[in-house]
Amino acid sequence: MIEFHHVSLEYPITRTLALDDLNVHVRRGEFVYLVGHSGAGKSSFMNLILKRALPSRGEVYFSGEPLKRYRRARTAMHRRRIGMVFQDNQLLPHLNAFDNVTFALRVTGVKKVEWQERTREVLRLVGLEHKHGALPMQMSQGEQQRVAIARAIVCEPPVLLADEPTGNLDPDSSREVLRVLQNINLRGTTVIVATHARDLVETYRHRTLTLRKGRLVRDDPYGGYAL
Ligand SMILES: Nc1ncnc2c1ncn2[C@@H]1O[C@H](COP(=O)(O)OP(=O)(O)OP(=O)(O)O)[C@@H](O)[C@H]1O
Repeated sequence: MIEFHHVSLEYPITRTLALDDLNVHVRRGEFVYLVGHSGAGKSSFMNLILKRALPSRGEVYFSGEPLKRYRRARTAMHRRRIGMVFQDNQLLPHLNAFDNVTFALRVTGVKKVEWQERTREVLRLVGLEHKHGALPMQMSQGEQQRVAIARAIVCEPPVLLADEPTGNLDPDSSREVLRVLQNINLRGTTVIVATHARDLVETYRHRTLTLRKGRLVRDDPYGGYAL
């Protein structure tokens, strides 16, 4: 589904080599961790998938097609088809859980009954059906993060990228978020999680890519934190 072929990324102004000759193939339906110290290149990896950055060398393919061929409208469509979850959940503070999730759907032209039903379904999937009327400030950090995940998957993206999704969470909430991401993966979504959370990577084992100074130093199909 996503293929990096000899990909390097050098940021032009600072001339930082963020990624160095990366060769990776993430297949449809995989669950993959991306681990590495701060500055190893994890966010750069995500940015290349979203075509927020272009490789300085090499090629990124999505479903077999080079991303560089996408023109502007196609790039916008591509980004809409990729769900994103960040460390900071970025919920709208004045909207309740239900409305935070529907916000993205309402502008897509989907019929009202359908977006209501889809929103209920994804809130059920993240275990927060009962919190549909709560504002972000009335929920725990972990619950807010699960609403953010619901929002990211409500348009049924084939790929979900999560950048440090448990960075602000206690161990119990982190495990809950990981379980939710795994359930989403079991429904067929390809999931890529950038994380420092060693205990989670070691507990819930999945293929793990380890980056060090922009190079892929390990690709372990059975997981395990190698730093
Ligand atoms: N927009 C940018 N311009 C210049 N250099 C950048 C830019 N973004 C990142 N870098 C540099 O590229 C390298 C990789 O950064 P990146 O953010 O991809 O790492 P990371 O593994 O996600 O780090 P963290 O875990 O701290 O988020 C770092 O040396 C960083 O300083």
